[in-house]
Amino acid sequence: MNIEIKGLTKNYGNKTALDNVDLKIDKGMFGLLGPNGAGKTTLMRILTTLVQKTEGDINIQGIDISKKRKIRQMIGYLPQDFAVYPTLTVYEAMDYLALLSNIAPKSKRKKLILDLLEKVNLEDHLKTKVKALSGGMKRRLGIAQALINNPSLLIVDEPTAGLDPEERIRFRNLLRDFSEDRIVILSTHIVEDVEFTCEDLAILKEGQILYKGKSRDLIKQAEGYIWTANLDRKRLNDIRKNHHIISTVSEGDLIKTRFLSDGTPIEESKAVSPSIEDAYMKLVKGV
Ligand SMILES: Nc1ncnc2c1ncn2[C@@H]1O[C@H](COP(=O)(O)OP(=O)(O)OP(=O)(O)O)[C@@H](O)[C@H]1O
Repeated sequence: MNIEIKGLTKNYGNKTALDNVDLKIDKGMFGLLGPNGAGKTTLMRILTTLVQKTEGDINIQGIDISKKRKIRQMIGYLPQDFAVYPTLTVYEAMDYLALLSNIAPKSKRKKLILDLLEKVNLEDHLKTKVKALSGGMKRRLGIAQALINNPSLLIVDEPTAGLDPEERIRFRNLLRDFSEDRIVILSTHIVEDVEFTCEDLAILKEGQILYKGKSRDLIKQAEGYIWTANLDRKRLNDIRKNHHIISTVSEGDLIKTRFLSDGTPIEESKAVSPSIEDAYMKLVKGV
C-alpha cells in the first residue's frame, strides 16, 4: 500500500490552500502536522475524493485519484466534525451505515458490526444512544464506521481534540493497532499525538511542505537550538523580545523557561535535548 502525491496544488478562488506538494506515504502510521490553516483538511479531503485538486498527480496503490469509485472503496474517513444520527443506538447507527455501504444480508452486517464495535471497545454500548456517548466514545464509533469497508487507507482528521488524556492515549493506541496492515494518516495540530505513534511525518505550513521524513531526524535538526533557564519575570519579558518561548513553569519565585535560540542565548541558560514538539516549533517559527 502506498500513496504518491506529485505537484499537488489546490486553489479556492485566489486562495492557495496547497502549493505544489510532493509526498510519498507507505504502510504504517503517518502524521500530518501543521498550524491552523496549513492545508491539512484540504489534503485529507482531496485524498478522500470529496474535494477536487486544481493541479498535480495522486496515485493510491497505483490507482489515479480520478477513479473515484475505486478510490472510495479503499478509503475510510473520520472527519473532524464527525456526527451521526444522535437518536439512534450505536448498533442501529452502524447497521444503517453498513447498509449504505451495501453490506448484506443482515446476518453478515451483524457479524461485521459486532466485530468492529469490539475492536473499538464499544461492545458494551450496543444499545446506548449515540447522543449519550462521551466525546471519546463518539470518536471510537467514528473509527468503527470508517472501517466498515475494511479500507486499506484510514484517514483521521484531528481525532483527539477535546478528549481527556486517558481517552487520547487509548485512541492513539487503537490507531496504531490498525496501522499494522494499512496506511493510517493522522492529521493534527497536536504534536503529542504524532510523537507517540508516527515514525514518519510531514509538516505543512501555509500550503507548503516544511518537512517530510522520520520524526527522529526532525528532532536532530533542533539539537543546539533548545535552551532552558530559570528567570525572574523581568528577565523573562526581556527574553521574550528576542526569542520564541516554548513553555514556562513556575518554580518558587522563578520561572523555568524553555525557549528557542539559534546560538546566542543568555549566560544563565543551558542547552537541552529537543523533543519533537521543540523541533516542530523551531521549524514552524523559522528559527
Ligand atoms: N471551501 C473553502 N473556501 C475557501 N477557502 C478555504 C476553503 N477551505 C479551506 N480554505 C482555506 O484554505 C486554507 C487551508 O485550510 P484547511 O482547512 O485545509 O487547513 P487546516 O490545516 O486543516 O486547518 P485547521 O487545523 O484549522 O483545520 C485556509 O486558509 C482556509 O481558510
